[in-house]
Amino acid sequence: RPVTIPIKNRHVFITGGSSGIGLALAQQAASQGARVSLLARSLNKLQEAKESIRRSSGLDVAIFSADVRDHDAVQKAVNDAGPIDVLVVNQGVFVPQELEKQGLDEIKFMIDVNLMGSFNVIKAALPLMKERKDRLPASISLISSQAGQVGIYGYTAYSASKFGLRGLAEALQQEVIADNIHVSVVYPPDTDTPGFEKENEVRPELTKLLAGSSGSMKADEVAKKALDGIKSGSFTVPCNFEGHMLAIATAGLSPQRSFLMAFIEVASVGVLRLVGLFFQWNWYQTIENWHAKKNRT
Ligand SMILES: NC(=O)C1=CN([C@@H]2O[C@H](COP(=O)(O)OP(=O)(O)OC[C@H]3O[C@@H](n4cnc5c(N)ncnc54)[C@H](OP(=O)(O)O)[C@@H]3O)[C@@H](O)[C@H]2O)C=CC1
Ligand SMILES: CCCCCCCCCCCCCCCC(=O)[C@@H](N)CO
Repeated sequence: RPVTIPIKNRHVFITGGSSGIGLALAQQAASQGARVSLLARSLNKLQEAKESIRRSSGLDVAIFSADVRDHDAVQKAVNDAGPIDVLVVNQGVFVPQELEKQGLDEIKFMIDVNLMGSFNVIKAALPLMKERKDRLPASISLISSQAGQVGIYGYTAYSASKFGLRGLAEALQQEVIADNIHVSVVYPPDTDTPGFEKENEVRPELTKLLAGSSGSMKADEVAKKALDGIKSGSFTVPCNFEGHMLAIATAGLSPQRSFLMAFIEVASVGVLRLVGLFFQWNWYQTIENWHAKKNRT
């Protein structure tokens, strides 16, 4: 059934809120009247984020410095921040590299921050969310990636960490629906953020080529799509046209509140599997051509 998650005068807690998509989300939520808290590691970046939100919207946000890999630090930050109505688990790290070349420490780093870190944040926030006084619908939202819907060259650990969020979200939604808590998973394409700039310096060419199939978006555009999806309680939140196709092609048994969308999914899943096969056919052609070119040089 459809639901609306109000954010005006409610507490929106965003991890990774000092940069990129998280910062854009914070700005938009604050300008829509939410009380915003940001959690990240670097206090400097948090203070800069706080200043930039104050400059752009004159609004004050709370900042909490903690590493999501440290459950106790996260628990302390969440307790200091107070009961949360809309939790946005956004933090993420991404170091693209072929598995053969990638160090196990880097693989563990991505799983620890993107997946285990998300468990730490949700575990810390859930008890107080269940006790919230206003009994209005609440939300736990995870920022995944289109690489969390389809594996992409160079993203073995990253995709694994983001695919894990989907299993977490589907199971969690069944566990918290009785508390009027609604789960959303947001799937952005490449997004113009400081993290992405850093990634582009080390990204394998094939990763760039294949991920490029879905184009790229600005952080503000992704944040708007994400916030709209979160407020409408959508379980799956695609961010662009390719993302809508991808969401239907990978719908599996994910929940669907909208009867219209359910109808569209049922009617189009067949042809979208065909489109997906064409994308894969094209991608493997690209991989083959890339190796052939490399062997010639
Ligand atoms: N940019 C892109 O192309 C895409 C990004 N995404 C996803 O969107 C999310 C945000 O990405 P983006 O905005 O690009 O990232 P940025 O690198 O720009 O920002 C990452 C944020 O997460 C925080 N963070 C990183 N590690 C930790 C940690 N261990 N504990 C607490 N906070 C942490 C950072 O602050 P600090 O370093 O100070 O801790 C920063 O605030 C990620 O989950 C990413 O996977 C999905 C698809 C595309
Ligand atoms: C059925 C039809 C299919 C439609 C087309 C599918 C195209 C998918 C391309 C995957 C793009 C992956 C982007 C990863 C962004 C990211 O997360 C990194 N920048 C690190 O954050």
